[in-house]
Amino acid sequence: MTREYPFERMRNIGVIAHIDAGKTTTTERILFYTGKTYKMGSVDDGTTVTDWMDQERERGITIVSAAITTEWKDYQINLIDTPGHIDFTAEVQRSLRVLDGGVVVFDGVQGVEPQSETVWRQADRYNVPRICFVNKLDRMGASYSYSIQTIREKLGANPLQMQIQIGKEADFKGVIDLLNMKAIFWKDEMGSEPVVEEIPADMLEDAKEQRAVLVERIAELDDNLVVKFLEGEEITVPELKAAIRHAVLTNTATPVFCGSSLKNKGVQLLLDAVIDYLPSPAEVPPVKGTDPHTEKEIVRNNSLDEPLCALIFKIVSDPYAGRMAYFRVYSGKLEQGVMAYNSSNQKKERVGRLIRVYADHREDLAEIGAGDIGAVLGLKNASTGDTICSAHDPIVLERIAFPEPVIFVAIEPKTLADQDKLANALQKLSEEDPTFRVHVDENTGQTIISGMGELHLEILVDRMMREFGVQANVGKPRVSFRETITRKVPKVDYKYAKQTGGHGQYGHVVFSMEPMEQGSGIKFENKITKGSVPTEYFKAVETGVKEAAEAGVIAGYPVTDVLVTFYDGSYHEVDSSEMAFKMAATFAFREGIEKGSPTLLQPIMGVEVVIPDEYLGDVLGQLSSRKAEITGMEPKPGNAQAVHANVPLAGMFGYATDLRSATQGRGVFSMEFSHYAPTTEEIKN
Ligand SMILES: Nc1nc2c(ncn2[C@@H]2O[C@H](COP(=O)(O)OP(=O)(O)OP(=O)(O)O)[C@@H](O)[C@H]2O)c(=O)[nH]1
Repeated sequence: MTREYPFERMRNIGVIAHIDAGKTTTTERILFYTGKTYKMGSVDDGTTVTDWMDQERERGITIVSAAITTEWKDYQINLIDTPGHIDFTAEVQRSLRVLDGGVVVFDGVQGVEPQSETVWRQADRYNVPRICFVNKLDRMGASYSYSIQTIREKLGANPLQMQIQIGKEADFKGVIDLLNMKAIFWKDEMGSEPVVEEIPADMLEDAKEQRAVLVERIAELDDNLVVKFLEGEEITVPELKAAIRHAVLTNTATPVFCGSSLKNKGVQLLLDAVIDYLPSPAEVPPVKGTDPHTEKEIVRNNSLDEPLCALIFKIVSDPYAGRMAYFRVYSGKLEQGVMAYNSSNQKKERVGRLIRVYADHREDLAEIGAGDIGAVLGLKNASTGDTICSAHDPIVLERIAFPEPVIFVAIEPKTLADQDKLANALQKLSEEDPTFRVHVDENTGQTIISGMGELHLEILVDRMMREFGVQANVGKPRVSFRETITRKVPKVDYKYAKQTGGHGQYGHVVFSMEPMEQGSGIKFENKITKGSVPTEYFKAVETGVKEAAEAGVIAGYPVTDVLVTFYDGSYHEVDSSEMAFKMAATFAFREGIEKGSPTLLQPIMGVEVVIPDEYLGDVLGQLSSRKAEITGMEPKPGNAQAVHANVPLAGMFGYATDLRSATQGRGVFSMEFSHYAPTTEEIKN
């Protein structure tokens, strides 16, 4: 049954982590204990609730963030599941944008892993307050204290050790709660209630010492407490909790808890910590946006009395419900049936059904108010990142920035019927996922889809075939190169003049072109001397440049990082036209690129490979044959080594398989886009 919770009893949280740290299992346990799933899901059996897509079940990875509402001790928790695979960092980012707090899960054997660092940095960027959970303490080699050390050293965070683990590895039984000085045991692995007991005598001394350290570190976070501490006064548990809460909200310290989600240990205490330390929507700063008309900044408070402002953070094509847009309301309320204004595309649309998604059912609501998260059916034109607001008080929230795709494949429908299905599938999938792009190659007429990595495209193709029933031939994945110039061309002078009986065609432009910093794209500046070309042709010149930049002169890849300055030209009273100026600009641009010593740029990936020592030689050999530049190595627990390298993306194709066979499946790697670099390599793409 729906219940209205006041702001202070709401939490919008996400479980964020490196792949395989146990996000899905932890999420499942949270849903189990909060009473919304009746049967405990298991990743290994493929029966989890959040991983509802077939591919996710089969591959055991979480691709789509689903927002699920649940309750714990009279609090409403909106749980937003975030993916951990690097190919899907855009998903992580968009989730972080709408969360008020995060539970960061670490694998207790590995501690902080490379992608935990990536996710952590992203959470820093969005100022997401967080608490940590060191999972998998039942595993061989797992260590709560080692993991805390890596949180301090690798993430530069200020971790607070809140517990002591009781028993190690297979013998892990429970924890000591250092704030309350109690031992908490889980007597079985079946999800039973925790049992609170006195601290075992042989651990009492250690617990006292650790508590003293914890209290001192908490006191240091708060001016009043530090005085009390120095004067030797007792600091109460509520005072300590308040100080931790404040530290979490200001990101000055992070409490770290531990357990084993798989063995059902520690999760209830983690849920208590979510309530104790993570913010309610009322405690996060008001959202900022701009007035679409005046471009002035607008601040909206988290209040039902302010005008509506909501952000669409996810579009899902649900096989039953159709197009579902997940949104977060920042102010006011979204009501069923009203006309809402999408300030991002300036369209008005009727709000269809409003839905709250629970683990095992969905519920229709009449309205969803500030601070809350829900889904809406029936918004046909909305896409991820759009702002929904009141037409009388429009506001546009900052768009979610997504990285450029680095890899592409050609896809060809098998029959004419498949062609239509493919078009439909491509449209739906690109609406759901802004890092997935589609275009038609002008030269070959092929449909090209691009994305963030091999796995990303593989999963998309898989979905096209399964969910949309498309039969298609898929080419080999290829790297998305870019082209740029390496030196300045002070003058490119191009006159487009044709005499074809009757009216002629005349357009004349003079440009200078120069290389720009990486990531600048194509910049067009108009510094034309007054009168040499009339203003009515300016737009055509700019369009000509932008269109010409879509395909470079070396191999037809998009041109980037070039500044084009339009500073002279001439026109003809009768013969000039927009068309002629556009043509002149196109030819001038291409000539400029040719004169500017063009070069290809290839995506370089930052790669980390972790392997047992004995495979180091083989793995280094494999990397060097893939043209890797080794940037560092560091020892890892359990006689392992982490190798850091920069590797051209082209060299990383099929790496997962090679690594697996070289290390008998014991090596793991992760990679993320680092930068583009010039390449002289012939494209064997
Ligand atoms: N031993 C042990 N294994 C665990 C624990 N938690 C999760 N696992 C296992 O670790 C693997 C990965 O767990 P998931 O929950 O799928 O991890 P995830 O981080 O959600 O991974 P993705 O969904 O793929 O991003 C599965 O085989 C789990 O059974 C734990 O506490 N102890």
